[in-house]
Amino acid sequence: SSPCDRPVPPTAGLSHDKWEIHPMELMLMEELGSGQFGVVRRGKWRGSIDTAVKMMKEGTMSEDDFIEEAKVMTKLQHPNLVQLYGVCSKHRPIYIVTEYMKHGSLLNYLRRHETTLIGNMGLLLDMCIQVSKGMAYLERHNYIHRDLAARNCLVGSENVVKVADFGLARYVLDDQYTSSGGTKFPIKWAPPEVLNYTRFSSKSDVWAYGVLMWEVFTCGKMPYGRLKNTEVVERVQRGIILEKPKSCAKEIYDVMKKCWSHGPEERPSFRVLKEQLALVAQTLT
Ligand SMILES: CS(=O)(=O)c1ccc(C(=O)Nc2cccc(-c3cn4ccnc4c(Nc4ccc(C(=O)N5CCOCC5)cc4)n3)c2)cc1
Repeated sequence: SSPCDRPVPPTAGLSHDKWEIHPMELMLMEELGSGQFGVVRRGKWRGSIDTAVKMMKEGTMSEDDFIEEAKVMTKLQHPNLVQLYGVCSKHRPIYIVTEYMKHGSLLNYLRRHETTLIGNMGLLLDMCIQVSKGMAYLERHNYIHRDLAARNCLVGSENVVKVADFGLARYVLDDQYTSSGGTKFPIKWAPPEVLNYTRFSSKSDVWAYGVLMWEVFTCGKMPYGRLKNTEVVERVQRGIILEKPKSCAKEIYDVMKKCWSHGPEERPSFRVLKEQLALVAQTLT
């Protein structure tokens, strides 16, 4: 009998978890890059949707916990967040499928386009404002990023900038990355309370956001240059902060400095930051 005259059971489609993507619906394409977590490839989902597919090398993340969290992450939707479309978790390695951003990471984009970007304060400020919008959305949803930095933001067409990999750090198994004493821990983006007590909050994301602003206005320089992690920890605990980037207006550096207030409660929220930067943008451009 043809399907149309068979009654559709009410549970149709519900059993198949909507955050679960069927590998048959994914066509994998060129490699975009790789890291200790595995390989990232471009993909086409259901024939037409451009995606990035992170193929997580086994042993790099606590997969079951992540798959559980993926249900929540797929619900976080904002124009300045890289959308998680779903996961392929019925095979190993698991695939994390997100929207595709064609210009890659913000850090590489800044470094690749330094000559045209360095004098364009309006564009650099707009990139920072876009990130603050994505982060204000996460803050509103009590969602902490834990690894905000220019390397974890992505650039799409028309200079769209989106925050990626929010919350992913919780599932990384490599304790060189997760413990503040580890060689891969993002020390240069961490505030005193994270260095001393690993106390993450939206206000520790705000500190990291200040460092991201410094990365943007230096077009991708490494914060604190070649200083060793131990030297950076010592400076941060003594209240020594990053110097003002040359091509950065005083008003913009004033905002960065507020993000680097020693006490988390002295730092502005992303909601306030977003508004302050919009005001600075009006006066500067
Ligand atoms: C710290 S951790 O949790 O272990 C962790 C570590 C790494 C990652 C991660 O996703 N890394 C990672 C590595 C490579 C590519 C990605 C990556 C992730 N994406 C998500 C959405 N879009 C992308 C994308 N797009 C790219 C990347 C590169 C190019 C490119 O080849 N270009 C050259 C020509 O000019 C244009 C740009 C183009 C698009 N690249 C992500 C995520 C989490």
